[in-house]
Amino acid sequence: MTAPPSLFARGSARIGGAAVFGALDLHVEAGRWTCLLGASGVGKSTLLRWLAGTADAVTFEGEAGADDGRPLQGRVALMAQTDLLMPWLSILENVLLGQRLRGLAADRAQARDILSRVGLAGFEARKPGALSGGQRQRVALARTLMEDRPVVLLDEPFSALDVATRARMQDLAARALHGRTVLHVTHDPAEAARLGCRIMILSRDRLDEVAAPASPPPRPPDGEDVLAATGRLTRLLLEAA
Ligand SMILES: Nc1ncnc2c1ncn2[C@@H]1O[C@H](COP(=O)(O)OP(=O)(O)OP(=O)(O)O)[C@@H](O)[C@H]1O
Repeated sequence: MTAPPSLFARGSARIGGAAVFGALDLHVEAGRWTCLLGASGVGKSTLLRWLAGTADAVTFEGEAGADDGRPLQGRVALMAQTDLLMPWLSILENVLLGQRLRGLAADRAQARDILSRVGLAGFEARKPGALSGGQRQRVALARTLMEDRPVVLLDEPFSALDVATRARMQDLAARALHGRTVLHVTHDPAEAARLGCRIMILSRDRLDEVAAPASPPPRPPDGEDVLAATGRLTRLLLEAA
């Protein structure tokens, strides 16, 4: 894996003439996990899509990319809010899709291993339509991990999971993506408190950084610092609403 770069996004976004966000100035540290919270509709997914280069319908004024000056294309994996699984492919083939599209040899053993780590051993031959929402989300996570990119953008990656599975997947992702540049959109203050080295809140006219717990992620969900940060974030989100 090449060295993970830091990221920046400076500017504003409009969709069909309506402002999404204005005068944003975001810096994402290299090799660390940054969580981004904020009210529904404030533009978090739009921001991820700007960085990933996949926001067709959006007009951006400004610049977004990597601070090392090289294009992000080919170095970034985006796990979108919808799972984007191909319904006609098996789960295993969905996880291998990125390698196939790039003309690489499909590493079936690695795909099976990742599927087993997300708790889906035995599901490889099924089609996405035969899975629950939470299972589909874990396939999308497996596909994202399989991409093995230095920059990873996660859009509410654990939102469909039950509490225990969510905690396990948070631990798995934190370990698998350790040392990469991660920007993770979430609505869950407890999740940000467990995982974020840095935590930010996006609102209509500003981006605020909130102190993250000092202990290394993934932090225990009942750690004192995690509980205090969860409370602090919840209060700030209530005040921002
Ligand atoms: N294709 C589109 N056409 C028109 N408006 C859009 C389109 N996509 C997004 N928007 C609008 O852009 C704004 C930002 O959307 P975005 O999905 O980035 O928000 P978000 O903060 O990620 O929200 P959520 O937390 O609900 O996922 C919203 O007001 C949304 O209605």
